[in-house]
Amino acid sequence: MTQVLRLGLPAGSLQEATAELFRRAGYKLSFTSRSYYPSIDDPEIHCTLIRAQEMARYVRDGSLDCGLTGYDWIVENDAQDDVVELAELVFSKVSRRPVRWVLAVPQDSPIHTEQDLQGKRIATEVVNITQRWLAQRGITAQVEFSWGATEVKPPRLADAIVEATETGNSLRANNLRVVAEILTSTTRFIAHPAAAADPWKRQKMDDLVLMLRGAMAAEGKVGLMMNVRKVDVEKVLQVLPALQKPTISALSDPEWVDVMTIIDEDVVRHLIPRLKAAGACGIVEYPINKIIM
Ligand SMILES: Nc1ncnc2c1ncn2[C@@H]1O[C@H](COP(=O)(O)OP(=O)(O)OP(=O)(O)O)[C@@H](O)[C@H]1O
Ligand SMILES: O=P(O)(O)OC[C@H]1O[C@H](OP(=O)(O)OP(=O)(O)O)[C@H](O)[C@@H]1O
Ligand SMILES: [Mg+2]
Repeated sequence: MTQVLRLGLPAGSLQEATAELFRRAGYKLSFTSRSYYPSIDDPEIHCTLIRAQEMARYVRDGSLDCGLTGYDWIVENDAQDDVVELAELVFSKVSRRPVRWVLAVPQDSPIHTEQDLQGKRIATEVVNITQRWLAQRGITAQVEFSWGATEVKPPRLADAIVEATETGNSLRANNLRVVAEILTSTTRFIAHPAAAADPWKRQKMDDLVLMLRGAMAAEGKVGLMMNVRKVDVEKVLQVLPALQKPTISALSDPEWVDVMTIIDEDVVRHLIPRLKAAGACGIVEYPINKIIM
């Protein structure tokens, strides 16, 4: 009997970025409209699209072996102790930065400090996180669940909001000012404890995580290779960024070597002219798909 790993993929803000990451990790993932079962070119993985808010719940009860979701929703569902976190993957909807949940108010609001929230109305999708945060500070306020589009609520429908921000565009567009940061969140790969303890499922998940991490590590990196006369090797190595350990291989001509290294793509245009001036020739820049440490 073929074994199957039941994997939950996050619908919503993380969906596109997750799909793109899987593709770069070497998995062909495709969504068909209205279907919540994306197809993947691995018969041993069965994917289900689930809202990020509910992922921890279905991984916790074992309906899914594993899934990707935000740390925020793991905390909001109080599931930290019931699921096994196999990886932190730092990506959000549009960037490679964490999401910040902030408490925000209109620019001209009288609320300036945490204590000013006493007795106020706060709208948010993360009611539990907000209530816990207020309780830790001894503040009593009315926390109301918001179904979304939370930024429009102040000042008429709420005094303050607790909302996710990534680029800050939504806060700016709605003239909101940040009073406090409540939580930072990144994407996590979580598993049900029984799945994490099952040797076949664990291996399958570890392999998946390895490839996802490898694809993320390669982002923004390129490979460089070049021919260098032995007498120029020291000069060329001095141009390459510190912390790099370039590979130096022999060529058929004993006076020359081949130097290979991986560098940040954004320094390439600065480095290549200097490498050439230091004596490198036949310089080739190539894309990198994965880096496995
Ligand atoms: N720019 C972002 N905005 C909101 N959530 C983000 C963003 N980037 C990453 N996330 C993460 O995505 C998850 C929220 O996705 P989810 O599908 O639950 O809601 P949503 O994106 O708000 O859906 P909807 O499209 O219905 O508003 C959270 O874990 C959050 O941390
Ligand atoms: O700081 P930014 O880059 O602007 O991103 C944050 C915004 O993106 C999300 O909204 P979403 O698209 O999920 O819409 P929603 O309000 O319906 O949840 C989130 O809820 C914020 O509103
Ligand atoms: Mg949203």
